[in-house]
Amino acid sequence: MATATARPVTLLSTVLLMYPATLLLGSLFSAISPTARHSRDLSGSSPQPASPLAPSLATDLHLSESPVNYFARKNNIFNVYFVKIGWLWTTAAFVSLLIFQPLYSSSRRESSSQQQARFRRTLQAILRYALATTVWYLATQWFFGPAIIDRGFIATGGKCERALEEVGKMTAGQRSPTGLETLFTAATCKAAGGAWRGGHDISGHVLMLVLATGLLAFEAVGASACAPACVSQVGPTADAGRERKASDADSTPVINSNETGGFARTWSLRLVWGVVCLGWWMLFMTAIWFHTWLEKWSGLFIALSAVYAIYILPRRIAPLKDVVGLPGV
Ligand SMILES: CCCCCCCC/C=C\CCCCCCCC(=O)SCCNC(=O)CCNC(=O)[C@H](O)C(C)(C)COP(=O)(O)O
Ligand SMILES: Nc1ncnc2c1ncn2[C@@H]1O[C@H](COP(=O)(O)O)[C@@H](OP(=O)(O)O)[C@H]1O
Repeated sequence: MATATARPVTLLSTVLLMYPATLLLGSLFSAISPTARHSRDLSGSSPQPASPLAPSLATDLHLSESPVNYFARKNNIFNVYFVKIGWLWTTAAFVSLLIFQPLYSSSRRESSSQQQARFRRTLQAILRYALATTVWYLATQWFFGPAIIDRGFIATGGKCERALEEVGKMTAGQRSPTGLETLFTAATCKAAGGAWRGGHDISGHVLMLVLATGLLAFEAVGASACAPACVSQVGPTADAGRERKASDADSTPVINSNETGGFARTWSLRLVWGVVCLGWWMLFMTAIWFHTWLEKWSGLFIALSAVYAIYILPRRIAPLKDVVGLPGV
């Protein structure tokens, strides 16, 4: 457990550099790959790799038609069933840590002070998750109306092209079936058949993938660092003397439950690292095929700031650490 506290802040901050490195690598790949260059030559119905100077949004591209690369399609299976419901996967993986990792899961053989410490640790982990969830929610889903990303887009001059038609119809005295207010988010604009164009469209994919993988990686590393100590604490060694005096019949279920616990522990970590790896891969794909540089970097900036505030800042600021805690401590 001391490992996690002693882990140097600079090392952790350096690890976070892998995110900008991924975006750089993706943009570099899109610039030099012949496939990506070929797709740039096609217009309208093809994927357009991210370009530093591209003025239009990836959202305007119809990537499912004549795709050059499977991952350049918006309807690729990983985008539809993984990223588009990415926070659900993140939540499932996080909850599996809470349920199956010895750092959090309760044990019958604990003193009340140990139980209190475990309870506090679990609450702090939930608080860290809730903070990350709040950032994701406010940025991508709802911020007292349209999400921050949508508000930012409109504030920088973006609009739903269909919205202009609606205004035209209304000034011409026609009744409009679509409420104007429904055209002020990217989702409703696209659903109404409009084009979300013109402003700075922070990449929701980059924002969510960086935030989710950062959250899960920090939590998993913390839980793993504690695992051996926690297992021996709650396992047979903790009260070894008392346990070994028990009959064979009594000890068998303990061994079985330890085996089951070990299996669940391993698979919860595999789920978490699976989500992290797929999340990283999809981030890389977004970096290659979608958005302008600036839109990717602004998504990265928001997510990295949140990860830094939740996982690194508390290592420097003791009162903050008392509130949100550190994974594995
Ligand atoms: C032992 C029990 C512990 C329980 C811990 C509970 C902690 C409680 C704390 C807070 C409560 C918050 C509850 C939130 C629950 C969240 C559950 C879900 O995740 S449901 C939402 C599923 N939806 C998604 O995952 C959507 C993800 N997608 C997007 O955000 C966007 O599609 C995009 C940003 C990726 C792209 O945007 P687009 O415009 O291009 O589509
Ligand atoms: N890695 C990826 N794979 C597939 N589609 C992606 C993607 N990254 C971004 N996109 C798509 O590009 C658009 C802009 O993404 P975002 O703003 O969230 O970064 C979204 O289109 P749609 O909104 O039409 O689905 C999204 O689905």
